[in-house]
Amino acid sequence: MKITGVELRRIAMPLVAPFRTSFGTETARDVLLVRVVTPESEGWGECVAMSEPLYSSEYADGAADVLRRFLVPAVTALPDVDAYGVERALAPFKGHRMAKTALECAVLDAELRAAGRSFGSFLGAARDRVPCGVSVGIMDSVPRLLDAVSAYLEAGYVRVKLKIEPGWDLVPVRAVRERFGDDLLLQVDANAAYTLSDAPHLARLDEFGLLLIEQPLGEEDLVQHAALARRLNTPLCLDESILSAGHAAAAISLGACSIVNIKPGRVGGYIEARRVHDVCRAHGIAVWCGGMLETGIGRAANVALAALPGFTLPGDTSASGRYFATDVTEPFVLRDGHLPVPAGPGLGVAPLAGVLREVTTSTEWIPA
Ligand SMILES: CC(=O)N[C@@H](Cc1ccc2ccccc2c1)C(=O)O
Ligand SMILES: [Mg+2]
Repeated sequence: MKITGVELRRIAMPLVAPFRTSFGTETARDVLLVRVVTPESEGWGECVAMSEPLYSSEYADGAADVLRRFLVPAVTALPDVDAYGVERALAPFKGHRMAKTALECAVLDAELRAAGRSFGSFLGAARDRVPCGVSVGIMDSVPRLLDAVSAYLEAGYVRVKLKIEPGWDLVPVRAVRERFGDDLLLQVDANAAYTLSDAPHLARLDEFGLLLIEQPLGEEDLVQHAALARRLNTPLCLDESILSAGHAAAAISLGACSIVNIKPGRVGGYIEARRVHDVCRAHGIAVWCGGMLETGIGRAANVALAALPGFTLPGDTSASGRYFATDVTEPFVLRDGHLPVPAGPGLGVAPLAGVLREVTTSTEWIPA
Protein backbone atom coordinates (compact mmCIF):
# COMPACT_ATOMS: atom_id res chain seq x y z
CA MET A 1 0.00 0.00 0.00
CA LYS A 2 1.40 3.44 -0.92
CA ILE A 3 0.49 6.27 1.42
CA THR A 4 -0.69 9.50 -0.22
CA GLY A 5 -0.46 11.54 2.98
CA VAL A 6 -1.18 11.68 6.69
CA GLU A 7 -3.40 14.04 8.66
CA LEU A 8 -2.70 14.97 12.27
CA ARG A 9 -5.93 16.14 13.90
CA ARG A 10 -6.43 17.45 17.46
CA ILE A 11 -9.86 17.17 19.01
CA ALA A 12 -11.17 18.46 22.34
CA MET A 13 -13.43 16.01 24.17
CA PRO A 14 -14.98 17.18 27.44
CA LEU A 15 -15.38 14.41 30.04
CA VAL A 16 -18.83 13.79 31.54
CA ALA A 17 -17.19 14.10 34.96
CA PRO A 18 -13.69 14.92 36.26
CA PHE A 19 -11.50 11.82 36.47
CA ARG A 20 -9.08 11.99 39.43
CA THR A 21 -6.13 9.67 39.92
CA SER A 22 -3.00 9.74 42.07
CA PHE A 23 -1.25 11.72 39.33
CA GLY A 24 -3.87 14.39 38.68
CA THR A 25 -7.39 15.27 37.63
CA GLU A 26 -8.58 15.28 34.02
CA THR A 27 -11.70 17.21 32.94
CA ALA A 28 -11.29 16.96 29.17
CA ARG A 29 -9.28 14.92 26.70
CA ASP A 30 -7.05 16.76 24.22
CA VAL A 31 -6.73 13.92 21.71
CA LEU A 32 -4.37 13.55 18.76
CA LEU A 33 -5.90 11.50 15.94
CA VAL A 34 -3.92 10.25 12.94
CA ARG A 35 -5.55 9.65 9.55
CA VAL A 36 -3.63 7.77 6.86
CA VAL A 37 -4.82 8.23 3.26
CA THR A 38 -4.02 5.78 0.43
CA PRO A 39 -5.47 5.49 -3.09
CA GLU A 40 -7.60 2.51 -1.94
CA SER A 41 -8.74 3.55 1.55
CA GLU A 42 -8.07 5.61 4.64
CA GLY A 43 -7.44 4.58 8.23
CA TRP A 44 -7.56 6.13 11.69
CA GLY A 45 -5.43 5.81 14.80
CA GLU A 46 -5.64 7.44 18.23
CA CYS A 47 -2.69 8.65 20.27
CA VAL A 48 -3.52 8.03 23.94
CA ALA A 49 -0.93 10.44 25.34
CA MET A 50 -2.34 12.97 27.78
CA SER A 51 -1.87 16.69 27.21
CA GLU A 52 0.74 16.64 30.00
CA PRO A 53 3.42 13.99 30.71
CA LEU A 54 1.82 12.85 33.99
CA TYR A 55 0.96 9.19 33.28
CA SER A 56 4.01 8.59 31.08
CA SER A 57 6.73 10.72 29.49
CA GLU A 58 4.62 11.25 26.39
CA TYR A 59 2.27 14.18 25.84
CA ALA A 60 0.06 15.19 22.92
CA ASP A 61 2.16 18.07 21.54
CA GLY A 62 5.30 15.98 21.76
CA ALA A 63 3.61 13.10 19.96
CA ALA A 64 2.47 15.45 17.19
CA ASP A 65 6.02 16.77 16.85
CA VAL A 66 7.71 13.38 16.66
CA LEU A 67 5.10 12.18 14.15
CA ARG A 68 5.45 15.28 11.99
CA ARG A 69 9.26 15.35 11.94
CA PHE A 70 10.31 11.71 12.15
CA LEU A 71 7.69 8.98 12.24
CA VAL A 72 5.37 10.00 9.38
CA PRO A 73 8.21 10.79 6.92
CA ALA A 74 9.85 7.44 7.70
CA VAL A 75 6.63 5.65 6.77
CA THR A 76 5.47 7.75 3.80
CA ALA A 77 8.93 7.37 2.21
CA LEU A 78 8.23 3.64 1.78
CA PRO A 79 6.98 2.63 -1.70
CA ASP A 80 4.78 -0.05 -0.22
CA VAL A 81 3.86 -0.38 3.47
CA ASP A 82 1.77 -2.51 5.79
CA ALA A 83 1.52 -2.47 9.60
CA TYR A 84 4.55 -4.76 10.02
CA GLY A 85 6.47 -2.47 7.68
CA VAL A 86 5.48 0.48 9.87
CA GLU A 87 6.88 -1.31 12.93
CA ARG A 88 10.19 -1.91 11.13
CA ALA A 89 10.36 1.64 9.75
CA LEU A 90 9.77 3.15 13.22
CA ALA A 91 12.12 0.84 15.14
CA PRO A 92 15.19 3.13 14.79
CA PHE A 93 13.37 5.89 16.69
CA LYS A 94 13.58 5.44 20.45
CA GLY A 95 10.48 5.56 22.65
CA HIS A 96 7.42 7.58 21.64
CA ARG A 97 5.36 4.39 21.81
CA MET A 98 1.97 6.14 21.95
CA ALA A 99 2.79 8.21 18.87
CA LYS A 100 4.00 5.08 17.05
CA THR A 101 0.85 3.18 18.00
CA ALA A 102 -1.41 5.85 16.51
CA LEU A 103 0.41 5.68 13.18
CA GLU A 104 0.61 1.87 13.13
CA CYS A 105 -3.09 1.63 13.94
CA ALA A 106 -4.04 4.07 11.16
CA VAL A 107 -2.00 2.13 8.60
CA LEU A 108 -3.48 -1.15 9.84
CA ASP A 109 -7.02 0.29 9.64
CA ALA A 110 -6.44 1.46 6.04
CA GLU A 111 -4.83 -1.86 5.06
CA LEU A 112 -7.60 -3.96 6.59
CA ARG A 113 -10.37 -1.79 5.12
CA ALA A 114 -8.85 -2.24 1.66
CA ALA A 115 -8.70 -6.01 2.29
CA GLY A 116 -12.23 -6.13 3.76
CA ARG A 117 -10.87 -7.68 6.96
CA SER A 118 -11.75 -6.73 10.55
CA PHE A 119 -9.28 -5.71 13.27
CA GLY A 120 -10.52 -8.62 15.37
CA SER A 121 -9.83 -11.18 12.65
CA PHE A 122 -6.33 -9.71 12.11
CA LEU A 123 -5.49 -9.85 15.82
CA GLY A 124 -7.02 -13.31 16.40
CA ALA A 125 -10.18 -12.41 18.30
CA ALA A 126 -11.86 -15.46 19.85
CA ARG A 127 -15.11 -13.76 20.84
CA ASP A 128 -17.67 -11.37 19.33
CA ARG A 129 -18.23 -9.40 22.56
CA VAL A 130 -16.17 -8.68 25.66
CA PRO A 131 -17.11 -8.23 29.36
CA CYS A 132 -16.44 -4.69 30.58
CA GLY A 133 -15.12 -3.25 33.79
CA VAL A 134 -15.13 0.36 34.88
CA SER A 135 -12.41 2.54 36.40
CA VAL A 136 -13.68 4.83 39.18
CA GLY A 137 -11.67 7.90 40.09
CA ILE A 138 -10.76 9.29 43.50
CA MET A 139 -13.83 11.08 44.82
CA ASP A 140 -14.51 13.96 47.23
CA SER A 141 -16.20 11.66 49.74
CA VAL A 142 -17.07 8.03 50.38
CA PRO A 143 -20.84 8.63 49.89
CA ARG A 144 -20.12 10.13 46.45
CA LEU A 145 -17.95 7.14 45.63
CA LEU A 146 -20.69 4.70 46.66
CA ASP A 147 -23.20 6.59 44.49
CA ALA A 148 -20.86 6.42 41.51
CA VAL A 149 -20.20 2.69 41.96
CA SER A 150 -23.91 2.03 42.39
CA ALA A 151 -24.68 3.80 39.10
CA TYR A 152 -21.98 1.84 37.24
CA LEU A 153 -23.29 -1.46 38.62
CA GLU A 154 -26.79 -0.38 37.56
CA ALA A 155 -25.37 0.24 34.06
CA GLY A 156 -24.15 -3.38 34.04
CA TYR A 157 -20.39 -3.17 34.53
CA VAL A 158 -19.09 -6.57 35.60
CA ARG A 159 -16.00 -5.34 37.49
CA VAL A 160 -15.16 -2.21 39.49
CA LYS A 161 -11.67 -0.69 39.71
CA LEU A 162 -11.03 1.99 42.30
CA LYS A 163 -8.23 4.51 41.96
CA ILE A 164 -6.33 4.74 45.24
CA GLU A 165 -3.51 6.85 46.69
CA PRO A 166 -2.10 7.34 50.20
CA GLY A 167 -4.98 8.73 52.25
CA TRP A 168 -7.65 7.29 49.97
CA ASP A 169 -7.34 3.53 50.01
CA LEU A 170 -8.46 1.31 52.92
CA VAL A 171 -11.52 3.39 53.84
CA PRO A 172 -13.08 3.67 50.35
CA VAL A 173 -12.24 0.06 49.49
CA ARG A 174 -13.77 -1.18 52.74
CA ALA A 175 -16.89 0.96 52.14
CA VAL A 176 -17.40 -0.44 48.63
CA ARG A 177 -16.80 -4.02 49.75
CA GLU A 178 -19.23 -3.65 52.67
CA ARG A 179 -21.93 -1.93 50.58
CA PHE A 180 -21.82 -4.17 47.50
CA GLY A 181 -20.80 -7.49 49.04
CA ASP A 182 -18.11 -10.10 48.60
CA ASP A 183 -19.21 -11.22 45.13
CA LEU A 184 -18.40 -7.87 43.53
CA LEU A 185 -15.35 -8.20 41.25
CA LEU A 186 -13.23 -5.42 42.78
CA GLN A 187 -9.67 -4.22 42.16
CA VAL A 188 -7.58 -1.11 42.81
CA ASP A 189 -5.09 0.98 40.81
CA ALA A 190 -2.53 3.16 42.57
CA ASN A 191 -0.81 4.54 39.46
CA ALA A 192 2.56 4.15 41.18
CA ALA A 193 1.63 6.24 44.23
CA TYR A 194 3.28 4.05 46.91
CA THR A 195 6.77 2.90 47.83
CA LEU A 196 8.03 -0.42 49.18
CA SER A 197 8.06 1.12 52.67
CA ASP A 198 4.24 1.15 52.40
CA ALA A 199 4.18 -2.66 52.20
CA PRO A 200 2.63 -3.18 55.66
CA HIS A 201 -0.10 -0.69 54.79
CA LEU A 202 -0.74 -2.20 51.34
CA ALA A 203 -0.91 -5.67 52.93
CA ARG A 204 -4.03 -4.49 54.75
CA LEU A 205 -5.81 -4.50 51.36
CA ASP A 206 -5.62 -8.31 51.53
CA GLU A 207 -8.68 -8.40 53.78
CA PHE A 208 -10.94 -7.17 50.96
CA GLY A 209 -10.53 -10.11 48.56
CA LEU A 210 -9.45 -7.93 45.63
CA LEU A 211 -8.83 -9.39 42.17
CA LEU A 212 -5.54 -7.47 42.01
CA ILE A 213 -3.60 -4.41 43.06
CA GLU A 214 -2.49 -2.49 39.95
CA GLN A 215 0.89 -0.68 39.78
CA PRO A 216 1.31 0.15 43.46
CA LEU A 217 4.99 1.15 43.04
CA GLY A 218 7.00 3.16 40.52
CA GLU A 219 7.19 2.39 36.80
CA GLU A 220 10.86 1.29 37.13
CA ASP A 221 10.49 -0.69 40.34
CA LEU A 222 10.31 -4.26 38.96
CA VAL A 223 12.52 -5.71 41.74
CA GLN A 224 10.61 -3.79 44.40
CA HIS A 225 7.28 -5.06 43.04
CA ALA A 226 8.70 -8.59 43.31
CA ALA A 227 9.60 -7.93 46.96
CA LEU A 228 6.14 -6.49 47.60
CA ALA A 229 4.43 -9.45 45.90
CA ARG A 230 6.07 -11.78 48.42
CA ARG A 231 4.45 -9.81 51.26
CA LEU A 232 0.90 -9.66 49.87
CA ASN A 233 -1.75 -12.26 49.21
CA THR A 234 -3.55 -10.13 46.63
CA PRO A 235 -2.10 -10.59 43.10
CA LEU A 236 -0.03 -7.70 41.73
CA CYS A 237 -0.84 -6.36 38.26
CA LEU A 238 1.53 -4.06 36.34
CA ASP A 239 0.53 -1.26 33.96
CA GLU A 240 3.05 1.60 33.67
CA SER A 241 6.02 -0.80 34.07
CA ILE A 242 5.25 -2.94 31.02
CA LEU A 243 6.43 -1.18 27.85
CA SER A 244 7.06 -4.28 25.69
CA ALA A 245 6.82 -8.06 25.49
CA GLY A 246 10.39 -8.13 26.82
CA HIS A 247 9.34 -6.12 29.86
CA ALA A 248 6.46 -8.54 30.43
CA ALA A 249 8.87 -11.48 30.29
CA ALA A 250 11.25 -9.74 32.72
CA ALA A 251 8.47 -8.83 35.15
CA ILE A 252 7.07 -12.35 35.11
CA SER A 253 10.46 -14.03 35.59
CA LEU A 254 11.25 -11.63 38.48
CA GLY A 255 7.89 -12.41 40.10
CA ALA A 256 7.00 -8.70 39.92
CA CYS A 257 3.45 -9.39 38.75
CA SER A 258 1.01 -12.22 38.21
CA ILE A 259 -1.39 -10.24 36.01
CA VAL A 260 -0.71 -7.69 33.24
CA ASN A 261 -2.79 -4.71 32.09
CA ILE A 262 -2.18 -4.44 28.33
CA LYS A 263 -2.47 -0.99 26.71
CA PRO A 264 -1.44 -0.93 23.05
CA GLY A 265 -0.34 2.74 23.22
CA ARG A 266 1.92 2.03 26.20
CA VAL A 267 3.68 -0.89 24.49
CA GLY A 268 4.07 0.73 21.06
CA GLY A 269 1.33 -0.85 18.99
CA TYR A 270 -1.34 -3.49 18.51
CA ILE A 271 1.18 -5.93 17.04
CA GLU A 272 3.37 -5.57 20.16
CA ALA A 273 0.27 -5.74 22.38
CA ARG A 274 -0.48 -9.16 20.87
CA ARG A 275 3.12 -10.21 21.59
CA VAL A 276 2.64 -9.18 25.25
CA HIS A 277 -0.56 -11.26 25.28
CA ASP A 278 1.29 -14.24 23.80
CA VAL A 279 4.21 -14.02 26.26
CA CYS A 280 1.84 -13.76 29.23
CA ARG A 281 -0.29 -16.64 27.96
CA ALA A 282 2.79 -18.83 27.56
CA HIS A 283 3.56 -18.17 31.25
CA GLY A 284 0.00 -18.72 32.43
CA ILE A 285 -0.34 -15.02 33.30
CA ALA A 286 -3.82 -13.49 32.88
CA VAL A 287 -4.10 -10.23 30.98
CA TRP A 288 -6.81 -7.61 30.58
CA CYS A 289 -7.17 -4.55 28.35
CA GLY A 290 -6.42 -1.24 30.05
CA GLY A 291 -7.95 2.09 29.07
CA MET A 292 -6.68 5.59 28.39
CA LEU A 293 -10.05 7.32 28.10
CA GLU A 294 -10.01 6.67 24.36
CA THR A 295 -12.56 7.92 21.88
CA GLY A 296 -14.45 5.36 19.81
CA ILE A 297 -11.43 5.06 17.51
CA GLY A 298 -9.08 3.68 20.18
CA ARG A 299 -11.99 1.95 21.88
CA ALA A 300 -12.84 -0.04 18.74
CA ALA A 301 -9.25 -1.29 18.45
CA ASN A 302 -9.06 -2.09 22.18
CA VAL A 303 -12.31 -4.06 22.18
CA ALA A 304 -10.98 -6.16 19.30
CA LEU A 305 -7.76 -6.78 21.25
CA ALA A 306 -9.72 -7.64 24.40
CA ALA A 307 -11.39 -10.48 22.48
CA LEU A 308 -8.15 -12.47 22.26
CA PRO A 309 -8.20 -15.72 24.26
CA GLY A 310 -5.70 -14.68 26.97
CA PHE A 311 -7.81 -11.66 28.00
CA THR A 312 -9.56 -13.55 30.78
CA LEU A 313 -10.25 -10.59 33.09
CA PRO A 314 -12.71 -7.76 32.37
CA GLY A 315 -10.88 -4.70 31.02
CA ASP A 316 -11.27 -0.94 31.32
CA THR A 317 -13.02 -1.08 27.93
CA SER A 318 -15.95 0.92 29.25
CA ALA A 319 -18.79 2.31 27.14
CA SER A 320 -18.35 5.65 25.37
CA GLY A 321 -20.84 7.19 27.83
CA ARG A 322 -18.48 6.48 30.77
CA TYR A 323 -16.33 9.34 29.50
CA PHE A 324 -18.09 11.32 26.76
CA ALA A 325 -21.59 12.74 26.28
CA THR A 326 -20.95 12.49 22.53
CA ASP A 327 -18.28 10.19 21.13
CA VAL A 328 -16.55 11.00 17.87
CA THR A 329 -17.77 7.65 16.45
CA GLU A 330 -21.04 5.81 16.86
CA PRO A 331 -21.08 5.25 20.64
CA PHE A 332 -20.08 1.97 22.24
CA VAL A 333 -23.08 0.97 24.37
CA LEU A 334 -22.91 -1.59 27.18
CA ARG A 335 -25.30 -4.54 26.80
CA ASP A 336 -25.46 -7.12 29.61
CA GLY A 337 -22.12 -5.82 30.79
CA HIS A 338 -20.47 -6.45 27.40
CA LEU A 339 -19.37 -4.44 24.37
CA PRO A 340 -19.66 -5.95 20.90
CA VAL A 341 -16.44 -6.44 18.93
CA PRO A 342 -16.81 -4.36 15.72
CA ALA A 343 -17.15 -6.77 12.78
CA GLY A 344 -16.76 -4.36 9.85
CA PRO A 345 -13.57 -3.91 7.82
CA GLY A 346 -10.68 -2.33 9.67
CA LEU A 347 -11.66 -0.77 12.99
CA GLY A 348 -15.30 -1.14 11.95
CA VAL A 349 -15.95 2.44 13.07
CA ALA A 350 -14.95 5.86 11.77
CA PRO A 351 -15.39 9.41 13.02
CA LEU A 352 -18.83 10.92 12.35
CA ALA A 353 -18.18 13.93 10.09
CA GLY A 354 -20.45 16.34 11.97
CA VAL A 355 -19.14 15.47 15.43
CA LEU A 356 -15.55 15.49 14.19
CA ARG A 357 -15.99 19.00 12.81
CA GLU A 358 -17.47 20.15 16.12
CA VAL A 359 -14.63 18.84 18.28
CA THR A 360 -11.66 19.55 15.97
CA THR A 361 -9.26 22.17 17.29
CA SER A 362 -6.58 21.80 14.59
CA THR A 363 -5.69 19.74 11.54
CA GLU A 364 -2.45 19.42 9.64
CA TRP A 365 -1.86 17.57 6.35
CA ILE A 366 1.53 15.92 5.78
CA PRO A 367 1.87 14.91 2.11
CA ALA A 368 3.95 11.86 1.29
C1 LIG B 1 -9.04 3.98 32.88
C2 LIG B 1 -7.80 4.17 33.65
O1 LIG B 1 -7.79 4.09 34.85
N1 LIG B 1 -6.69 4.42 32.93
C3 LIG B 1 -5.33 4.59 33.37
C4 LIG B 1 -5.12 5.87 34.11
C5 LIG B 1 -5.53 7.09 33.38
C6 LIG B 1 -6.27 8.00 34.05
C7 LIG B 1 -6.62 9.18 33.49
C8 LIG B 1 -6.27 9.48 32.20
C9 LIG B 1 -6.63 10.68 31.59
C10 LIG B 1 -6.30 10.93 30.29
C11 LIG B 1 -5.60 9.99 29.57
C12 LIG B 1 -5.23 8.80 30.17
C13 LIG B 1 -5.55 8.53 31.48
C14 LIG B 1 -5.18 7.34 32.08
C15 LIG B 1 -4.82 3.40 34.19
O2 LIG B 1 -5.29 2.29 34.06
O3 LIG B 1 -3.85 3.61 34.94
MG1 LIG C 1 -3.41 1.60 35.56
